[in-house]
Amino acid sequence: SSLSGSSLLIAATCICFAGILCCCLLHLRHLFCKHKLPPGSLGLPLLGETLQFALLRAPIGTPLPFFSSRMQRYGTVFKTHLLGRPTVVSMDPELTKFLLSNDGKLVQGYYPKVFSRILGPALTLQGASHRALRELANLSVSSSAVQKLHVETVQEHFLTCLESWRHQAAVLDAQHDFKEWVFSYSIKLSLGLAADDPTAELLMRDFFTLSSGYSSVPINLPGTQFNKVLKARQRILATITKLARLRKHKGSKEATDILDVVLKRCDESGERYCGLDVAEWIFFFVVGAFENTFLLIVNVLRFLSENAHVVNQLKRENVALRRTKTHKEKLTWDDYLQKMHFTRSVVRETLRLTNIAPYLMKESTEDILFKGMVIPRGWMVILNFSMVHLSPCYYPNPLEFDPWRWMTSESDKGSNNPDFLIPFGGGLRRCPGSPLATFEVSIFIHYLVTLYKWERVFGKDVQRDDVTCLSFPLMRNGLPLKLQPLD
Ligand code: HEM
Repeated sequence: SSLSGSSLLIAATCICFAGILCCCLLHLRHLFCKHKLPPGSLGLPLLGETLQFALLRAPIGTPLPFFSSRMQRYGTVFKTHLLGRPTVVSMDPELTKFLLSNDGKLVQGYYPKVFSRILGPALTLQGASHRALRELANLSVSSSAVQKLHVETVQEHFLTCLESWRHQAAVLDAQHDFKEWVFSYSIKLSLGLAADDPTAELLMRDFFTLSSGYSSVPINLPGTQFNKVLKARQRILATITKLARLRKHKGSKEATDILDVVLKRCDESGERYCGLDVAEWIFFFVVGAFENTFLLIVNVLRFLSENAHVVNQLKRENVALRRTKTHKEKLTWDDYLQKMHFTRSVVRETLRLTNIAPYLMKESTEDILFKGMVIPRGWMVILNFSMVHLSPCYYPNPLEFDPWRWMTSESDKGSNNPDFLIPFGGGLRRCPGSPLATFEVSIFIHYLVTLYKWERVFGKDVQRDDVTCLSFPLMRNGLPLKLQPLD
């Protein structure tokens, strides 16, 4: 046992030594260069500062301490070492926008192994296949596609969902319901399945298993969380492949969902488009359309439940709009653009404060120079939007939920400049689904405030809905609401 003890000691010393050597080499390359690495610390050998990144918590809608403490110490650009990689973090809007607009030239997407194993090949598309992704998105979720395909169906969907609350218990968990509602719309727009279709229910179960696994340890052994997630992914792909074969067999004249759009572009085998299986394309769109929109709706309601004056203003806008319609008449695209300014400002303000995607991970493909500093080629680059969104330099009283800050006209941007609001990323990979997401959530708000009065129910314990750099902005104990229909 003393032999194995000393071998362990030797191994640990070697690992430490290798780590220290790596750190020295990382620095040495830039010691003689006139541009210096950004300030900051690479932390412990090998581990870097990953533990602080993964564990430091803060309530939703406040700056994450990992970033805010380093911003105070080093400024808006700093170096660190995360998830096994030397890293530069940018909280500087100028640098972040510059790098986003040079995606594919100076930086490229970087995803931890867990993400790429779960989300599959569509996550890292380049060149022609990435252009194909953008084209599919353009046909199915862009602003013109929303006008053509989603104006009526989104309203029918959320009306049916909200009507179902009339027959519910006095107190219900809205977070749970929203997840199912947003998922069922994304499965409808991708695969044309109705919410009560048994296949949609099977897919929902597997997609929910998947979404609980993004922070799992990537060890694929029987019984591990990661193993369950990968199995769910395989079942989902098999189900979508089966649905695609059935659809091909039936044929369809006009494209009404993303499956039709993809099938029309498939190669002769009929199973692949631009190098990817039909199922992988659809899978990626369901995830994109569902996860983030769900988080947005939950957080809209969380903020509304704490800000009665905002709900009152929403009521004024939406009840007035409803009065211009006959019973059950749907809103039009023009109503959305011209008569729902405040509602859209509530969505925008929630996107600013909640930071659903607080940062993006990229990898530098060249040495990048910025204000006398260098981001070396091959480093991970974290583009942090949340620190910009929550900074008093760009937003007065940044921690206040204040949708009125967006009510100024475009020519009078004032100090709440929308140019600094980048919740959907930017450049080549800017989220193509943003028109659909903002439309869905605005429509949901319209029907919610015209149909119900509600109150959030707090349990006995004081709830703190904290998040870390690696977790989603969700309520730990759900979002219990006491409802009262308005008519
Ligand atoms: C609140 C809702 C949403 C947020 C905050 C959001 C955020 C983002 C962000 C930040 C990116 C950029 C990723 C990068 O640069 O690597 C992205 C990409 C993407 N999003 Fe969204 N998203 C939302 C809703 C949607 C919806 C409804 C869809 C519909 C299908 C969608 C589909 C996609 C796709 C396909 C990409 C990949 C784009 C590419 O690689 O070119 N997203 N999203």
